[in-house]
Parts: sequence; structure tokens; C-alpha cells
Amino acid sequence: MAGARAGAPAPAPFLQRGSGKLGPLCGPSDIRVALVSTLRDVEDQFLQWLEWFRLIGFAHLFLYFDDPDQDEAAIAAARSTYSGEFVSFALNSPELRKEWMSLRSWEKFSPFTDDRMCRQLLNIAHALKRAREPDEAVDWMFHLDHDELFLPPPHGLQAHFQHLEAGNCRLCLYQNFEAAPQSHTLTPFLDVSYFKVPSGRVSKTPLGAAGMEFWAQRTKAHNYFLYYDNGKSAVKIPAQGSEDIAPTSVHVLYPPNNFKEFIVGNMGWTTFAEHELFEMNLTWMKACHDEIVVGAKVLHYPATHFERLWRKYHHLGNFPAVRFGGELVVPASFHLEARDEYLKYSDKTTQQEKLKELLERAAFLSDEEVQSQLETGSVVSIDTVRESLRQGVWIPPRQLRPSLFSLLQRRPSKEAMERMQRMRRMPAEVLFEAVGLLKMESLDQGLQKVVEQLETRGWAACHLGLHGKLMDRARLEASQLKPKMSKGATVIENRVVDPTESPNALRGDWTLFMQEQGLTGPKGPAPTLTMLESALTDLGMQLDPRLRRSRLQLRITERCDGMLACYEEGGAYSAHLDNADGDGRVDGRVLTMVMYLNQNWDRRAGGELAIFEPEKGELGDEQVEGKWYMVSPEANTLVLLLADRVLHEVRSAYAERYALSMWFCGQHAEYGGS
Ligand SMILES: O=C(O)CCC(=O)C(=O)O
Ligand SMILES: [Fe+2]
Repeated sequence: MAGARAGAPAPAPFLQRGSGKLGPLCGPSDIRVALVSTLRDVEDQFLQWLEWFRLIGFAHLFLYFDDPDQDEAAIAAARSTYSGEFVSFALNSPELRKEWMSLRSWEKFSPFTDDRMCRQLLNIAHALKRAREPDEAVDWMFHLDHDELFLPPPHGLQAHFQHLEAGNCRLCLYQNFEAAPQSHTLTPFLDVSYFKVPSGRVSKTPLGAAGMEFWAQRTKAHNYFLYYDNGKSAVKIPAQGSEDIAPTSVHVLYPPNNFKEFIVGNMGWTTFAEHELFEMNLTWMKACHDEIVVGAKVLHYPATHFERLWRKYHHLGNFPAVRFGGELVVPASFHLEARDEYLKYSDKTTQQEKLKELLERAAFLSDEEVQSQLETGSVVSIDTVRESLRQGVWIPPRQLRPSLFSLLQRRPSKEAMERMQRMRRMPAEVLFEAVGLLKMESLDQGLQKVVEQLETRGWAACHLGLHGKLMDRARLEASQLKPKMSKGATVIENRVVDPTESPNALRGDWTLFMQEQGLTGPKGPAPTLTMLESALTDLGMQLDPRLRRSRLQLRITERCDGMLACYEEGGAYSAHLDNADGDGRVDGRVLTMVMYLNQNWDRRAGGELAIFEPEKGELGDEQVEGKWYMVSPEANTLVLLLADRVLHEVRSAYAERYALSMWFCGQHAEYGGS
């Protein structure tokens, strides 16, 4: 080291950078997203954690080591693997503590530096200051721990932050999903793919409640999550010359004195639902439902191995439940239960054994429990971390697909159906027959009409007015994709469900989820279908504000992968609701769109979509009366229906009948969705 006296050991510089080969994957014109973390005892999972952030495109990681001697080996390994551009290491030392004193937060925190959370907050402020220096030039900063990952939405990190910036967002708070492991694992990122869904997203149905209760009764404190559930955030780095950020929470990175501009400018966005914000004291934030934002998550892996759990409580010892001079009280929780369990015994072997039992009881899932909790909606499967780390590239999360459970649930009783089948059938009115919805002078008026009909009747059929040649191309592309379609079978957890075993057998269609099969995109095998798919998405997004204002008070939050379907040789799909059980989640499917691709459809070939409209009573009533409205699957016809309310059926089709369907997920007002 330059300047070090010969013979004397060189003092460890408190700020070091990586010296290895692996650098960031983001480009020079990209938005630079960084991470700050205060770390301790990182072995077992450190390199995987770093690699994840590199693969998803983070620009720099600001790593603060709280107990650098203990993590010396891990630091050395990371330094020799990753470049100085990608990682830097700040070691807890007198030099660093001296720098804390110049921070805006110092005054508030100086009495509590013995508390780890306080050191975290000082390190965050320190990194936020460094991030503004020209050689770091960071745009956004996350604060995450080494058992947490940020999961970008399928569009990727760059698209996500471009979208935030375009919306004038300066702080985004993300909900956290808590790991639900199936066995002990020291490398959670590779081996854990089930996560507990945040409580606000679990369906408010008896089934959803049962899912929450399943978890709660496993711990003494009767909590759904074992650890925190209030999310983690990313903050936009202010321009040089503006006031330093002095966060007072490791969850929300802005201090109260910056709030005014946030409220006025609507700059705080979150993936938490609006109805949760009041209780969280976050009414100044905007609950954001853009597809490009809601898919983002923080994955939290707090308890995946008894040995790590033991090390944690061995280190924390008899920690007090009251912190920051009384400002923070740790409530009854798994955290305290684990502390008490640890303190009850004095020898390491027994402590480990007991914590192992505690962990298995509270956090782990058996195979059967996985299945039933997926059905309640308290658990989701997320494979993207494992797949990305295995393949060494970012593999975006899979698009949402209807679950097996909802497919099995969505038929009315046999008796009710038999009676309803005898009710009158008549041709459906197709709106905008003369011009077509997309050709109308005022699309606004057209959409308003559609919403009115959805309000009053639950469905609408419209003529779109697209060019005949376009429809021909779409139909040709669809028929070329036919060999790729699969027969009414559903793949769940890599197991193909036998169609003859389930009510799914009542489907006589061949289907294909386009995006999942990598068939979308202008350069793919189906550019016209891709275009139509985005036109449908666009219509959904344009309907959203109108649906919110309507009596339906419906809010669209996501869309599913577009589905191409073909019926032929008498194939039919008997009467069903697309989503009869809320899809086991709050944001179940609420709106269905089906667009037909068959020009000059020969009506003798049947294949109508029959929509049931009750006139007396409601769908579930034994005595319901109503009529069936028949839509011919003619090209350029679009049907919209409320996915969870409108019974419909596809009549036997005796010629190849192609349709492109799209489902939109969302929330009703009763879920706080308005
Ligand atoms: O193709 C149609 O007309 C509707 C298909 C349908 O109801 C479905 O796939 O759920
Ligand atoms: Fe359907």
C-alpha cells in the first residue's frame, strides 16, 4: 500500500472495492440501480446473493460489513470474484464511524449505535451520500438484507424503473413475500421456490382465510408472517446539491421532512393495495396497479436452516424487545419465540435441536401442504431465482396462468345446468356493427357504451372494424401454430393433469399460451397475433379507469398471458364461469375478452358462444330464469364478459374455430379495490 511504513502491517482501509472479473451487466445508458446492505455472518449464501443482483442488472452494491473480522473469508471471496465497478465494501471501523458523524441522521441516532438497526440506518445514509458522487452516479438505491432479493417484474429491471421515472415516482415500496421452504437449506436462493403471499393479497374468501389460519396456528404469537410484512423500498437519488436523505426506517427510505413534496407530487408509489395503506400509515403513497409495477416483489428468506437460525439467536442472545429508547417495541412474534426457545437451553446441541423443531413446525411445508396452500392462495411458486442462478442469465418470472383448482371449481351443479339448458336462445346484439369499435370517431364513447353494457348485462359483444386482410393473417398464423397447441390438458407443477380425470375433460379445445411458449414479439412466428394481443391489453387498460368509476367498481391490476384456442370436429366447452372461486387470490380474473379470427364463418358449423343472462333471480339460485345470447365466432367480433359472474358455453364447432382470449385480473370494491 502506498504510504504504509515498511515493516508495519498496513492498516485495513475501511473502504475497499472488488478486484475480480465479474462486472455489472447494465449498459452505459441504463438507469443505474444500486443496493445498500449492512451484513454480518454471510457465509453459505453470499456469492449466490451477489450473483442474483448482477444477473438482474444492478449497477453497484454498497456493502457494509458490521463485523468484518468474522466475514473476512467471504469478503475475500467476493472481492476476488466481482469487479470494483460492481461491489464495494465498507468495514465497520473507527474511520467509518467518524464519517457517520457528518451525516444528517447522526443527531437522531448517535445515542443508539449499539443497536444494529441504528447502524443500518447510518450506513444507508452513508451510501446514499456516496451514491451522489459522480464516480458512482447511481439513480436508484434499494436497501435489502442478505436474506432478501429484489424480484423485478417480467419486463425486467430497466423497463420497471423507466416506468417509475416516467410516472414521477421517487420512492417505491414493495411488498415482501416470505420463504416457505420444504426442507432445511443453507442456499435458499437455489432451493426455495415457495413463498407466503402478503396478507393483503390473499383472497378475502373462506378459502383464503383458511390459508392464513393454517400459518397463524403454527406459532405462539399466531402471526401469519414469521417476520416483517411491511415491505422494503427503493429511492431515487436526489440531484447533487439537494439536501441529504436521512432515512428513519429501514423499510421506507425517506424521512418525514421530505414528505410534503411527495404528497403534492404523488411521488411515492407502492405495490401494497390501497386498502392496506391506512393501517400502515402510508396514505401519502399511491397504490400502483400498472402491470409493470405490481409484478415486482421483495423475496425474504429469513428462516430456511436451523443452523443459520441458531447462529442468529446465538449472536442476538437475550436481546430486549424494546429499542431506540422505547420508540420501537418488538411485538409478540416468532422472533421472540425463537429467542426464548434459544435462551431456555444452555448447550449448543439442545439449542440447535429445539430451534430445528421450532422451524419445522412454524415455517416448513410438506408436499401435501404445498398443494393445499397453493389452492388457498397463501402460497405462490416462484422459480425465477433458481432458474436464473442455474442458467447464469435472468429468466423472467412466468406469466400468470389459471390454476387447476379454479378449472375444477368453475361449473354450476348438474341439475341447475339441465334446467337452464332448456331456456330460450337468441342471437346476441353485436355493438358498433356499422363502423367497428376501433374505427369509431370517438373511441371514448364506444368504451363507455361497452362499460354500460357490462354494468347492466355483464357482457358485451362488439364489432372491432379491423381490416379483413389483418384478420386473414391472424387466422393463418393461428393455424400455423396449431401443431404447438395442446389438448385441454393443464400442466401444474410440471405434471400433466389427465383431461379424462377432471371436469376439464368437458373442454373440447386445443389451447396455447402464447407468451409462455415464447411465441410473441414482432419477430416471432405470430406478429399479427402479437399485435392483436397488445390491442386487447390496451383495451383492457383503457377500460380500467371507466370500470373503476362504473357501478361495478372494478379495478384491473394485471393481465394473463394471451391464449389461442381452436375447436373443431364437434369440440365444445360446456357452461362455466371462468373464475368461480376468486382464483384463490384477491386479484383473481375479473374480465374475459375473446376475439374471434374466423372470416366468413359458416353458421351451419355451429361453434357459437352462448352467454347466459339471468332475468329472474341470480346465477346461483335454484329458480333462476334467463336467456342464452348466441354470438357467432365471426372474425372481428370481440366478446367481453365479467369472468367471475357470467356463465357461458362454447357450442360444438364442426369447422376449425380460432379465438384469441385474454383474461384480466383485478379487484372488486369489496376487497378495497375501488
Ligand atoms: O372461445 C370462446 O368462445 C370462449 C372460450 C372460453 O369460454 C374459455 O376458454 O374459457
Ligand atoms: Fe370461458
